[in-house]
Amino acid sequence: MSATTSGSPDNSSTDTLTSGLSLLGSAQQTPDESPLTSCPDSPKSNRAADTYFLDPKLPAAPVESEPIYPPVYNVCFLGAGFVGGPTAALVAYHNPHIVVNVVDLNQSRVDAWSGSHLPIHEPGLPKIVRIARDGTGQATTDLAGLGTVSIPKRSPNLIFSTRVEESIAVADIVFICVNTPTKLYGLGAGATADLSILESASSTIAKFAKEGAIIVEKSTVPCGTANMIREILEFHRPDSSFEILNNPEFLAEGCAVENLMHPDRILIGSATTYDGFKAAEALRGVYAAWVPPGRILTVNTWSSELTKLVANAMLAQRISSINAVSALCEELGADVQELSLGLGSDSRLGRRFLHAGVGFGGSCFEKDILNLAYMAKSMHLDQVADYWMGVLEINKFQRQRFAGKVVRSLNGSLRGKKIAILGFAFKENTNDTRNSIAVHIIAELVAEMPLEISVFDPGCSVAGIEEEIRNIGVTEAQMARIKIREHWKETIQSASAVCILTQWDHFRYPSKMPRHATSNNESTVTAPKPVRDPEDISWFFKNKLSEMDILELEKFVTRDSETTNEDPMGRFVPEAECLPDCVDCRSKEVGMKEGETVDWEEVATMMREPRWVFDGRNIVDGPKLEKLGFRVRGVGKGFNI
Ligand SMILES: NC(=O)C1=CN([C@@H]2O[C@H](COP(=O)(O)OP(=O)(O)OC[C@H]3O[C@@H](n4cnc5c(N)ncnc54)[C@H](O)[C@@H]3O)[C@@H](O)[C@H]2O)C=CC1
Ligand SMILES: O=C(O)[C@H]1O[C@H](OP(=O)(O)OP(=O)(O)OC[C@H]2O[C@@H](n3ccc(=O)[nH]c3=O)[C@H](O)[C@@H]2O)[C@H](O)[C@@H](O)[C@@H]1O
Repeated sequence: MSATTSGSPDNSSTDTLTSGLSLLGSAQQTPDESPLTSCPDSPKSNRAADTYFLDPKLPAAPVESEPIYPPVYNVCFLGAGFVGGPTAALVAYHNPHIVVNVVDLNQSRVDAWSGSHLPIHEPGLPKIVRIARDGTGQATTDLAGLGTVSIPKRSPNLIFSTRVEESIAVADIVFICVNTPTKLYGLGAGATADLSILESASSTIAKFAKEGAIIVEKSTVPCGTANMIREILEFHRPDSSFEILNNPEFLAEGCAVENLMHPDRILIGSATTYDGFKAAEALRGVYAAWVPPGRILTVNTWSSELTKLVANAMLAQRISSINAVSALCEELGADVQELSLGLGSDSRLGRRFLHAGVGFGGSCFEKDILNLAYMAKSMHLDQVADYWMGVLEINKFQRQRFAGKVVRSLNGSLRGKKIAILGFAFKENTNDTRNSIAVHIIAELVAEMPLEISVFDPGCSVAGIEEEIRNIGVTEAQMARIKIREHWKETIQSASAVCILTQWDHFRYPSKMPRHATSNNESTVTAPKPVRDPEDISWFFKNKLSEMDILELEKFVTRDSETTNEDPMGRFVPEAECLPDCVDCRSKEVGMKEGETVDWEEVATMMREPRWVFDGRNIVDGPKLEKLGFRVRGVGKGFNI
């Protein structure tokens, strides 16, 4: 089967949806000029334009009856961060009839979302953002004699801006996605959540939200926060009524698009009143555009808030469990990866989150466990609090154990030695450096007065790494010993030891092509698991193709080729060229190239004896690497494994 496609990304073809494009302007419009409310693809608009080309040779697809949800035309995401940005993009992508405003106080973040280098590195996200934010041109595909499928233009419906108040004022649903970090001062310092940002956002919502708007807590919060928001709203607007829902986000960074596209579940917590249930239904309707109904669970608000905290605590607990076992393995001569295999094969335990390493990092696990433990303690449940705090204790123990092993293996002193750090992000496929394990290990190693600590990460910016290291409070003298590099070669040159701290595919041995390109352009957005007969293509000719259908169609037209083209149908609207001094373009030029991996044979020629490799993520094959002349230590591997 072959197929020819033709797109008109210049939007020049006639279509009744052009009204939308002229309203919202071109792909590169400045965010602050776009309208907050108009959405030409809304159900109110002329639906004749939705009639997709029907081939007379094929039978018409059956008309599906859809459940009716309370209507939603306009939503606002408050906070364009790691949660707000991708979640808003997915909502907009799957609901072309809903205008999605994403607002943030941080102008440079908004500018990045509106340009061609997104502020966060998530595989597959650029494609989703481009389609929803810029709209698409019309595209036609000839399915080799079987018929022609024509996809009309799509109007933009995802708008990033700093117009917080105006966007709240027109929203049917306001999603709160602001940060809820650990409080650093006063009562509960270092333990409870600092809700001041959320409180301030709630006051703004209270002042500007339209009557009857639904307010959704997406941020992770302590139990009872929905009540706090309710009280703020009642204080400012005693004569208005608003419903507060809790709808925690379960995405993991580095696979956010995949998680959002195919969520295990969507959890909606509401008041157990008629209005509460009705609000939950309205939110269910937004997700129902792409999430199977059985995966959308509704519970009460308290259960929902607590489920989120406990989910993170239990995931972290599994990591601490296997890490605690890894220490035993090293003493006993066992191999923790073999244990993970044996344990994970028990379906009651499951395979995931049994990967031993240097510990868990990231902005959430630690903060959410602290939060949970603080709540327990404030209810005088000290044993419960201590239980969860044990998870954090093991995490700290694990990274200190790792740093100690590095120093001891190098004869107890790092003086005059260069240590290379491969990986700074808290996990692979993200540029998020918050609370990375690497920063803690670097702080321990730099205290040993090494000649140099050289750091490289294929996904993080030099500035981002430096900021995070400074945040941990290293002295200026220590900072002078830390060099952040743009390529692995300069990082490793003349090093006595390499520490692998992030499980990027780029670092594996035997080498494995990076699963997701550093450029983030690779097509990684997957269509749903086929529920249809793959040979039956009649559904391509149904009246209206959803974006999920179009993904399936793209898969079909490229199934005989090796292409990684993100846009095989030619729907994309061209993006504006970057300015000549664009920092992101430069870092692509000097950093690792697409598909490049660390060449361990070359590394062997570049390092100083005795060429130590401390594999904090168990991603290199120790015995094989030792054949190249390295001395290798993994985590949870008894000597000589
Ligand atoms: N990062 C993650 O993978 C996940 C995070 N969460 C939770 O989601 C929440 C947000 O986390 P992230 O997105 O990582 O944080 P983030 O720091 O990346 O984004 C928060 C954004 O909110 C903006 N903001 C703050 N106050 C604002 C206001 N009044 N109006 C408009 N924008 C405002 C900030 O400028 C920032 O850009 C947190 O509660 C976190 O625990 C939940 C699941 C996953
Ligand atoms: O609330 C949040 O912020 C999110 O926290 C985690 O997601 P995230 O922290 O983005 O990434 P994970 O894949 O959970 O990894 C967290 C850390 O654990 C480490 N990890 C993970 C799995 C494992 O087996 N071993 C292990 O050491 C990772 O390297 C990373 O440092 C949860 O997985 C998400 O469900 C949740 O929404």
